[in-house]
Amino acid sequence: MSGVAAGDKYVVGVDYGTLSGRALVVRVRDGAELGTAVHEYRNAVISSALPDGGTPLPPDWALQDPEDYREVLRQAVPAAVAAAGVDPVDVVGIGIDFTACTVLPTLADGTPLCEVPELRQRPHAWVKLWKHHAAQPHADRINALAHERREPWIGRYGGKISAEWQFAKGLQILEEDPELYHRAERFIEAADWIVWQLCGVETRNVCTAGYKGIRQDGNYPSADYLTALNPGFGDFVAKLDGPLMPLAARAGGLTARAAAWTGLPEGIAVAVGNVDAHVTAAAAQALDPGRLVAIMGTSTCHVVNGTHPAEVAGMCGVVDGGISSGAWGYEAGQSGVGDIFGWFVKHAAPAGVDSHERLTELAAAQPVGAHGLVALDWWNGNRSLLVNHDLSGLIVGLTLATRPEDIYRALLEATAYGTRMIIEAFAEAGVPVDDLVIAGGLTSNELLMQIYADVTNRPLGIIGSAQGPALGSAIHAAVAAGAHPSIHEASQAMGRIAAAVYRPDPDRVRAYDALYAEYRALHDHFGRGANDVMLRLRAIRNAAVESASSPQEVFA
Ligand SMILES: Nc1ncnc2c1ncn2[C@@H]1O[C@H](COP(=O)(O)OP(=O)(O)O)[C@@H](O)[C@H]1O
Ligand SMILES: O=C(CO)[C@@H](O)[C@@H](O)COP(=O)(O)O
Repeated sequence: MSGVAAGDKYVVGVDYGTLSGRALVVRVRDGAELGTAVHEYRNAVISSALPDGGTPLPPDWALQDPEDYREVLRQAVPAAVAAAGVDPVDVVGIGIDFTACTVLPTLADGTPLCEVPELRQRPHAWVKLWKHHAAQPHADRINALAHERREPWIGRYGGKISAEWQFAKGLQILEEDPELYHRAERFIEAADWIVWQLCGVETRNVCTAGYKGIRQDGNYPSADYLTALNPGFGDFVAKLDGPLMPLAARAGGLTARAAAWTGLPEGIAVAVGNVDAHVTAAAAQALDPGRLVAIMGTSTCHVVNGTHPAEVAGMCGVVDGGISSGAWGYEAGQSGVGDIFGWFVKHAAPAGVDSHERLTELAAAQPVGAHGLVALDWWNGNRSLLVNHDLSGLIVGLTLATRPEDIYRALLEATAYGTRMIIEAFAEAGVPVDDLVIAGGLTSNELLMQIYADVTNRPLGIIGSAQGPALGSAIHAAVAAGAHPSIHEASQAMGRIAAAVYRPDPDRVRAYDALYAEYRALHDHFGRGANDVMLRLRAIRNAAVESASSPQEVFA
C-alpha cells in the first residue's frame, strides 16, 4: 500500500468481529486505506467448555475472553500501522466497532469478572457473545410482562426484545448465578468496555444503549417493571447506566498504557464505542433516509435511517441517533446467513463440491426455481421478524434428484427471502427502503448479490471497501479527533460506494415472486404458531442433552 505524504494525518479503525479483530489505517483527507492487520482471537467462541478445560457449557451458550480483545490492540494495531508505513505521530485518533449485544459483567474499575481469580470457573463471569442464545426463556418473560403492563418502550423494539440483548442476558445471570450477578458492579457492552480500556474513562454509546439495552426517550425500563420480572432485578439499570455519549463523540484521550499497547501517541482522540453494522452506514455513504445497508457476513444486520420513529413489527429497534445524530436509526437482522452456507459446505456437501466457489458455480447455471426447493433460513434462529432463537431450519421439496448445488442455492435464496420480509415490514410501517447497499464478506459472491437484487426487486449498490466496519470506525475516529466537522461530512469525504452494481431482472423477479409467496406461507406456518414443531423439537433436544450430561454419561 502507498500514499503516505508529508502533512497528511491518519486515523485507525478497529473492527471487533466474531472470530477476530481487524485494524485499518486510513487517511483523514480522503479515506484512503493504507494498511491493515488482523488478529484471530485465541479463545474464539467459547461454546462447549470454559478455556481452562474445565466447566462444560449447556447448549446455545457462546462466550468470549476479553483478553482476546486487548490482544487485538497489542498485535493488530501496530501491525497495521507498520503495514501502512505511516509515522505513528501522524495518527490523530482511534475508533472501534464491535459485535453487539456482546456484553460482560465487571467490577467498578472495569475488571472483567472472569479475570477475578475465584470467579474464573463461573460461566456467567465471561463475556456473553451476541450469539449466546441461552436466554430465550428470559426474553420470553421480558416480552410477556412488557405487553401485559403496556410498557411504552416495547413498540420501539417491534414488539419483542431479543434473547441476544442486555436485559435477557442480565436476567439469565441473576437467575442462574445470583451471587455473581451481585458481584457485577457494571454490566457493559464490549464496545464500551474496550473504549474504557483505551481511554481510561467509562462511557456508554447511544447506539448499544438504545438497541441492545432498552433506553428510549432518555429512560431505561422502570425499577417497578424490573422488580416485577424478578425482585432482585430492580438494580440492573444502575449497573448499565454510565455517561451516555452520541456516536462520533470523543470519549477521551488514549492512556499511556493503551499507547504502549498500540504504539500510538498518548492523548489522541478515542471515539465513543459503536456497532459493526451501524458504523458501516457511514463507510457506505448511506446515511440518507431510504438507503438500507445490509452487512452480510456470518449473519446479516440491516440498518437504515428514517425521519421519524415508527413501530415496525419484528424489527430489532429504532433509536434516536442510533446510526447518526439527527435521524432515527432502524435496525433489523438475520442471525444466520454466511454461517448457513458455511454449515452446508462443512457438514453436508460431499467431497469434490465442498467449497463455496464450486457450489456457487454449479448453482449459477440453474434457472430460477429449477431445483424445486424452498428453505427457511433459521439455522441460527430468527432475529427479524419473529425474534425467536428456538426456531430452526427447514428445506421443502427434496427428492432423489436433488443435488448439493440445489440445496446450496436454496439456502442462498432463503436468506434473500428473509431480507425481503424485513424490507416489506419496514415499507408497511411507513419506513421506505428505496435501494440497498451491501457490505461485508458475502459481497464477493456475485450469484448471491444478483439473487438479492432479483428477490427484493431493488438495485443493489456495493460498498467500495472490503473493510466496511473498520473504515466506518476510522471515519468516526476522524470526527472525534475534530478532523471533519460531522459524520455526514466525514462520510462524504472518506466513505465509498459503487451504486446500483446489480439490477433486478424482470423475468427473474417474477419467478422469485412465486417462490417468495411459498417462503412466506412456510414462514407464517412454522413461525407464527400454526405448527410449533420446531419449538417442540428444541425442547426435546434440550432435555436429551441435559440428561446425557448427567455425571454418569459424561464420564462413561
Ligand atoms: N464465497 C462464499 N459464498 C457464500 N458464503 C461464503 C463465501 N465465503 C465465505 N462465506 C461465508 O461467509 C461468512 C464469512 O463472512 P465474513 O464477512 O468474513 O464474516 P464476519 O461476519 O465474521 O465478518 C462465513 O459464514 C462463510 O461461511
Ligand atoms: O447484531 C449485530 C449488530 O447489531 C452484529 O454485531 C452481530 O450480528 C454479529 O455480526 P457478524 O458476526 O459481524 O456477522
